[in-house]
Amino acid sequence: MTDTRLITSPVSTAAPAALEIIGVRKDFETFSALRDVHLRVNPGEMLCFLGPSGCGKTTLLRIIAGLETQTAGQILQNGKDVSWLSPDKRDYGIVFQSYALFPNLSIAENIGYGLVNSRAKRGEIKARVEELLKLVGLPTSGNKYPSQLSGGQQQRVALARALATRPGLLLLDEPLSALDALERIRLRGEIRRLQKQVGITTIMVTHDQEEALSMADRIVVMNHGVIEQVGTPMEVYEQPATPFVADFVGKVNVLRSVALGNHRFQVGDMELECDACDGAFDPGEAVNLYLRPEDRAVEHLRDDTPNRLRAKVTKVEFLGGLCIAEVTADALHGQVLGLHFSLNQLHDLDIREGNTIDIALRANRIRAFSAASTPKP
Ligand SMILES: Nc1ncnc2c1ncn2[C@@H]1O[C@H](COP(=O)(O)OP(=O)(O)OP(=O)(O)O)[C@@H](O)[C@H]1O
Repeated sequence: MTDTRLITSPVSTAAPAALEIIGVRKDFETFSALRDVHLRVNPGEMLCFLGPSGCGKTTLLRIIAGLETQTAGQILQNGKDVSWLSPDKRDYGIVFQSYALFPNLSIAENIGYGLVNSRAKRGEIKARVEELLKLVGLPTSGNKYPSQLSGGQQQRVALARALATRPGLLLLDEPLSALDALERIRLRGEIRRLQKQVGITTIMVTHDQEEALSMADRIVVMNHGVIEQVGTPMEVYEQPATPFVADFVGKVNVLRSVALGNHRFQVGDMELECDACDGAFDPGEAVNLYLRPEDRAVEHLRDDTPNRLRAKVTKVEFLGGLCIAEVTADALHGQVLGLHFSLNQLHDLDIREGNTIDIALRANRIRAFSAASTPKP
């Protein structure tokens, strides 16, 4: 198979990159936290570094900020080499997970802090702080203190403070993870709206795939110190470049199979067709087939519909409007599939434990990866 590790969505190389990361490596003594990372960030885009704990996303963000020094490689901002500049000489604003506001300063003073340091005039600072308070939806909170605000409000203030000096780059290090679920959802919408309104190039670190899918223009999926894929949320979800990406972003079923050639795979007693697979598997090769829970058809099935099977429902998990049914079929030799059904479909098709249903696995949605490339759990 071709090496899919560095598959990226096409980006224009005509416009200068807002940020370019070239061959960055980071070693902590004998441990390599980042290995040969290359990335171009386009002006005005929102990029999310997504990956499991320890994959190196925070280290990469800290290197961009100058809070950590790379072992090798370069960082260019708007074409200028900033690799060895101290943090205060770089052009960015940053928001951390913990709000990190000065408790003894008012909200207005917190927001204006960087402007005071830059020796802006008092009138200018006042006007800018008022503008930012409005921008983050806290127009009347300037005289309050951090302890009088909720976590979400404090994070809005941290955001306003990061934007105060009109930096060229906004860095967000897990800015939502200290908030409760509702506030997280509210604030992620607000950050995205604000980012678009200001038009600032933004990089956000998160381990939450839903956050990345809902907020990013492009997602950088990282694992063990390398970039596995860069793409739009839709690309990363629908065309995962590696088994890790398929597994980490969204839910997925994995069926063990043997390649038969010509886009066909033997799973138990069934031959599955897989239109989207590139066919570069040797017949007899062990291949894992990846199928999202929604990639099943239940209506308009004909005798010649590919990948059609009769399955037994072994479990139904009621989750509200969208439910998960676990099904298995003798033909699949006991391999279990978790499939999404709407609540209405559960009722209409009488999908409940012990019943059998006719389904088809969507041939154009199955992804195939050599079993040899699948990460061990
Ligand atoms: N100062 C350090 N000294 C030694 N090892 C470090 C140091 N900082 C980070 N690491 C290691 O580098 C790896 C990457 O860490 P990093 O914090 O970048 O991961 P992450 O993807 O941001 O994970 P998390 O979401 O848990 O913060 C981890 O294995 C971590 O233990």
